Amino acid sequence: MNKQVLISVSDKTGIVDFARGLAALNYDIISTGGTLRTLKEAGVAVKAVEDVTGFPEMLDGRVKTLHPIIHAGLLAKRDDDRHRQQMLDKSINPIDIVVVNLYPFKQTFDQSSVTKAEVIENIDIGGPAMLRAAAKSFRYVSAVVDPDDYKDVLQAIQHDKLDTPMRKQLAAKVFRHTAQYDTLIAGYFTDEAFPENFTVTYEKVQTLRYGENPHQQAAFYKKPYEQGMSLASGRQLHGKELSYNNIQDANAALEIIAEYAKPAAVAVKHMNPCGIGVSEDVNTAFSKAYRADPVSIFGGIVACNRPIDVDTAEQLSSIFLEIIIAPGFTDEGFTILTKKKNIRLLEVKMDEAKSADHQLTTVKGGVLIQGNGPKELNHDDLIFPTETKPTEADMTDLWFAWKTVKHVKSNAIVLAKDQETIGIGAGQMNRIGAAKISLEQAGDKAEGAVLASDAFFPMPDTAEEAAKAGIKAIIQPGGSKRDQDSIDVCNQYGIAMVMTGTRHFKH
Ligand SMILES: NC(=O)c1ncn([C@@H]2O[C@H](COP(=O)(O)O)[C@@H](O)[C@H]2O)c1NC=O
Repeated sequence: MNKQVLISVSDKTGIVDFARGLAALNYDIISTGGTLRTLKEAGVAVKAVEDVTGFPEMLDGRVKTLHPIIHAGLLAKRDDDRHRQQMLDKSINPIDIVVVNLYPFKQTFDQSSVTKAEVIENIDIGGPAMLRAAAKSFRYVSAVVDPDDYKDVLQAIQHDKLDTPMRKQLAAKVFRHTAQYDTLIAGYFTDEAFPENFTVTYEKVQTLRYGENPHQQAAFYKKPYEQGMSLASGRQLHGKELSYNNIQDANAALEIIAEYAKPAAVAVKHMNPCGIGVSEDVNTAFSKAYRADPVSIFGGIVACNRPIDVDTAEQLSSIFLEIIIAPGFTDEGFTILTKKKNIRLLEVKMDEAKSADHQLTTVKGGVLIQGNGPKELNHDDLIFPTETKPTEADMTDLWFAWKTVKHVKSNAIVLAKDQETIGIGAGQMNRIGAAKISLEQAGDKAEGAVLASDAFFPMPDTAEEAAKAGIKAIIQPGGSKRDQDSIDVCNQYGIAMVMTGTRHFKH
């Protein structure tokens, strides 16, 4: 008796050639409605599932292959006498290969004009049941879920290499696939932020040469069907492969640049911004970001939220950068930058929408999960506790500094003037330390600048240092028991203070 293959696929890519190959290797093909038609039209000899089961497809395709004759054919242990006898008693033939890919649930769900009923109908039941049965029976049955495997499977059969280890690999792929499929369905059924168990699913983009350090292995994964403003959905146009650290830094640059609607440029080093500029055009924005810290930008990453024009490309090409990220490059700009062999150019669609992703941090034996963040603040959320109030121009810089300080590692202080960072104190174990670093970096430029702090002032010392340097306005969350001490200092020196009521720790 010939071996049997059951083929039931939604994505019909490559299926005709695969089926022809299997037929040529003397496999009898059984198939479901649409797949059967495709194969018949291509002249492949094929039998309908209902001719095997004696039971028609019913309920609009909700029941096609869910039948004991199919599932016994997949689940019987071929080396078990009792199983063999039961199969003989019921005249059931074993199925040797299952080729199934599932209803396109996520693709249907992502369509803009789709009804809830259509989404539900695209939850595949019979397909996963067959795949899982075949995968459980990997000692006897091959479960093929990925069209990319058709060629290898055919070759393996031809060379008598479709053995248990290979079937086990195919089975593992099946269980990963059905787990991902169910995770996406569960995500559709509830938007509960913290369910009783938290299942995530990602798809591999690439294996990386190494992780944060050369002795660490690493890979980059993306959300299935990712289309937002992210590295995963961006395109690398030029340069060497991204490293683990490149991806982390580039992602930090993207998170920051998403804050600004006007033309902006951000330079990032070790996941902290070292210079940010906002202006009327990208070229001036980059000049500001560069001037903010011409030392730290060396070997850094630059992201701009406007296409890179020729002038900006000239400026960028005069310094050593690892990566430039932008929504596009003009032809001339691209020509200039690609003269540098090693620079990586990434094209990423820019939008201001903040991602709703959870943030996951592994801890020993578990994971911490948090939502992505507070509401956008507006003027009505602010408190102005000092005698001096900020001017409109001060407010522009205060907002700029506030948006920036959110992305600096805590304890963080940012000084800004004319929408340009002039001093950034990052990752210090005490707030006054971060303030001193930022003020030292700003030097004389601190006179007339604004200061943002990611968390409240536990003491008046930061306000005192700011006053000494000539800072004219401060934005900070407020909420310290000793807020009044800092307010008193500001009143003494005519500094305007703004309280946001929102803290922005970033550890
Ligand atoms: N209900 C069933 O018994 C069943 N058996 C197989 N399917 C799916 O039907 C699809 C193929 O359908 P067709 O050959 O009619 O185009 C495959 O994605 C397969 O996973 C089923 N459909 C959904 O559950």
